Amino acid sequence: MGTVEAANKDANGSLLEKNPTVVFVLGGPGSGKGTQCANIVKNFGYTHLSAGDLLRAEIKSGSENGTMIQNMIKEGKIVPSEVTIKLLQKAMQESGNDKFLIDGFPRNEENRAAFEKVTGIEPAFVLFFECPEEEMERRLLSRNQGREDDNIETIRKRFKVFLESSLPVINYYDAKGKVRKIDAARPIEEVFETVKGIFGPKNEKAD
Ligand SMILES: Nc1ncnc2c1ncn2[C@@H]1O[C@H](COP(=O)(O)OP(=O)(O)OP(=O)(O)O)[C@@H](O)[C@H]1O
Ligand SMILES: Nc1ccn([C@@H]2O[C@H](COP(=O)(O)O)[C@@H](O)[C@H]2O)c(=O)n1
Repeated sequence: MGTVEAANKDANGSLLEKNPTVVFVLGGPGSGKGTQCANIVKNFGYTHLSAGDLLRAEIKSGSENGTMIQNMIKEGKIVPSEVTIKLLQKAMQESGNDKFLIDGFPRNEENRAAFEKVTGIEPAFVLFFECPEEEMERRLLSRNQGREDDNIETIRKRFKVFLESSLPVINYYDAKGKVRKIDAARPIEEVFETVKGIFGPKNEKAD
């Protein structure tokens, strides 16, 4: 076994020993996944890992994959699973936690199957933030965080990728009874009330 594969197996071995709880957080671009994850972290002690944030950090780090990732993000395309899964595994390992919100992943069937194969982890459940496109478009165009993909041309491409590649993943988990669908078109606090109901009072952090 090569050094990289061995390191990967080691990282995963110690991750699995912790029997981690993983919740996938899915929904269209701008449906409010990141916003709600921040609230869940405060209340329920999860570590929030956004696949998009990890990929953007990888570009900034000057990694050899940086240019490829940047081009994919500009086009709203999905980065090869191998790259994203390595970043997720490393972040999980380094967090020291055993409860993870994995936001924006799996984005397609390849992401889903590869994550299960490489990590051996199945999600406890999947949060699905459902929101009409017009509302998501409005939110993304006023997000103002300087993201290269928050322009109307890329936003439309991201919507298409969501419908064609990400919805089938949600349907896959739905057939297994794992999807918790949330109406995300309401104000942030109202959406969070529903989210709280899903995680349940017994999981709430003491202050
Ligand atoms: N329920 C809401 N009502 C109105 N605005 C919201 C709501 N939730 C989030 N927002 C705003 O919409 C924008 C997008 O939210 P957020 O970044 O959480 O979405 P996201 O699903 O993580 O997006 P992406 O997939 O593009 O990273 C942000 O500016 C956020 O403040
Ligand atoms: N599993 C993923 C997640 C994201 N990407 C790329 O990053 C872009 C931004 O993602 P956000 O979740 O932050 O909106 C996304 O459009 C993809 O280009 C990915 O490839 N794989």
